[in-house]
Amino acid sequence: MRKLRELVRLYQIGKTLFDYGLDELIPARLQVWPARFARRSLFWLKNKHPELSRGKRIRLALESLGPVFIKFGQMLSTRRDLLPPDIAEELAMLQDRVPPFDGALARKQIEASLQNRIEVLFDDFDEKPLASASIAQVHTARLKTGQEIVIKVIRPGIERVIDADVSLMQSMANLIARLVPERSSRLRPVEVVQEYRKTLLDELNLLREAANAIQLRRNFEGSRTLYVPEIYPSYCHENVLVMERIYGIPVSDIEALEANGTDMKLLAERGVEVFFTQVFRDSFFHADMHPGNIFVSYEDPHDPQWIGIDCGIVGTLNRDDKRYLAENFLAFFNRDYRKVAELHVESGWVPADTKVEEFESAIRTVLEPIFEKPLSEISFGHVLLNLFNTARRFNMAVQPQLVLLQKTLLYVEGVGRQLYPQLDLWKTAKPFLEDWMQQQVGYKAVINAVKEKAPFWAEKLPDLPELVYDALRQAKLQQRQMQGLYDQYSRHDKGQGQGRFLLAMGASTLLASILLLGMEKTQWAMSGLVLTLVVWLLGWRLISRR
Ligand SMILES: Nc1ncnc2c1ncn2[C@@H]1O[C@H](COP(=O)(O)OP(=O)(O)OP(=O)(O)O)[C@@H](O)[C@H]1O
Repeated sequence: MRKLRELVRLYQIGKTLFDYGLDELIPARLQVWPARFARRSLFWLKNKHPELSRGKRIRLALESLGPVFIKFGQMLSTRRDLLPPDIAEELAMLQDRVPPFDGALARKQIEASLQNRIEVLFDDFDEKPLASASIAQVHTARLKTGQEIVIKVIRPGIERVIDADVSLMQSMANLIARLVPERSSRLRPVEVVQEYRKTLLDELNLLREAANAIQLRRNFEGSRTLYVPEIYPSYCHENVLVMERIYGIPVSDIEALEANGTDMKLLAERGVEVFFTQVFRDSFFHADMHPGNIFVSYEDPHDPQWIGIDCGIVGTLNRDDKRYLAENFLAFFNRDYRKVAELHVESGWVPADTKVEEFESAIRTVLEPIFEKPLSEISFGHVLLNLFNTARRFNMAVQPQLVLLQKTLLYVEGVGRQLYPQLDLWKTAKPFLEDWMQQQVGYKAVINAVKEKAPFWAEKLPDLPELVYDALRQAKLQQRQMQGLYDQYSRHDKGQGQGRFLLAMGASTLLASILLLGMEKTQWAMSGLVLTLVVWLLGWRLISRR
């Protein structure tokens, strides 16, 4: 039965791909004979939209294949290192439009997960969803304390759909990799689908999102720049997330922001500041900054505060990545392409045997025309993208955390410039980065390191004299023990030497006694044998003594 369902779905997928003529996009040299044969045998399926551009055809095909393919396209749209720009741009427009599921089903799902009736847990649960997406749906309610909340519920049965579609995708990726190895070595379909599977499974677990939101909220506790709604962990489950309801102006609603008297310049600058703070101070950044997830508080429009929701996808950077990234940014700013190239080698992002001169020149060729423009017109997300694409030619391994960061930076810039077109990203970011670098490598770094260790030393200091005394006593004791052992060893070694000498002497007297016997000097020979016996006995005693 399952096999039959899979076959039907496979046919549906194939039909959709042919209906949008996606088979025509495969270059002729890569159309291997089994694929050509399969295509010819499905002769009744034709391209029904030849008038549309290739990007549009891909987008429409994915949209009609459902949520798993839509999200896949959205993920691919960020992989501009793999796709031509026209296709990547079209994929970025993929909309996750799905009809809401029944509120009664949501209620059932919540009750099953939290093992209690909704009325016992919450008040005013609204069965009409506030928002609905492919994986989850959001409903409003109140806690028993009166606190307004939203409840995010995973779409019932979505796991099965995801599992089935991703398994088919995986089989297709394996097939492509086997049929066209040359092409697939660059596109790496198997790895791309695997990465996608992981992302989807992560999104299915709302406990993960809850943990991320709690961490982000803690990082910005008391901040004037970013507010993250409170999560109520005792009501959270893999399928259910309960958080404080927020009322904010959606960031895409420029008119409403202006009507509220928002200081747009400050708001845009604060967006950049929030991003750099997350990356460089906390190494933990919200990486799903699409406009549906960002709001601006109605309060204090002259001192505007961002509100962030949906922490399903976050990025993290390790200490080295952060440091190299900051140095890279500063090197860009000074147009020091040599430094950029060297940093890529030092960090291990490109292989150690990369020819720095050639790499520098390739970077210069790509970036110099961009830097001809005034700084306020430069997109640093694009600078990073171009840089990574150049570095890939020099065998830079894909660094998912950097791709995520670059994508987020593009969003931040896009939103920032929409709010305040003259936004000079650099003016905001540079002092921040310089200060951060100072803290990492300058005298401040030393002070910081001392500060970091101070509580440890403060705690240990009172015990220090005792510890020193103990250590010295131990050292002395050990020295004495060592001396004892050494003496024992010397005695033993000396005994061993004497023993070996006596054994050798015994061998000589034995030899002499045999010779004397041959010469018929029996008396002498017998004395020699007795001597041999005595000497060997003495030697054996010395050697076997410990
Ligand atoms: N705490 C909240 N307060 C008010 N509205 C919220 C809150 N959380 C979510 N929403 C509303 O629900 C919508 C969807 O929420 P969220 O982005 O978390 O869900 P999602 O399923 O991950 O959607 P997407 O895939 O589009 O990101 C938001 O755009 C917002 O309108």
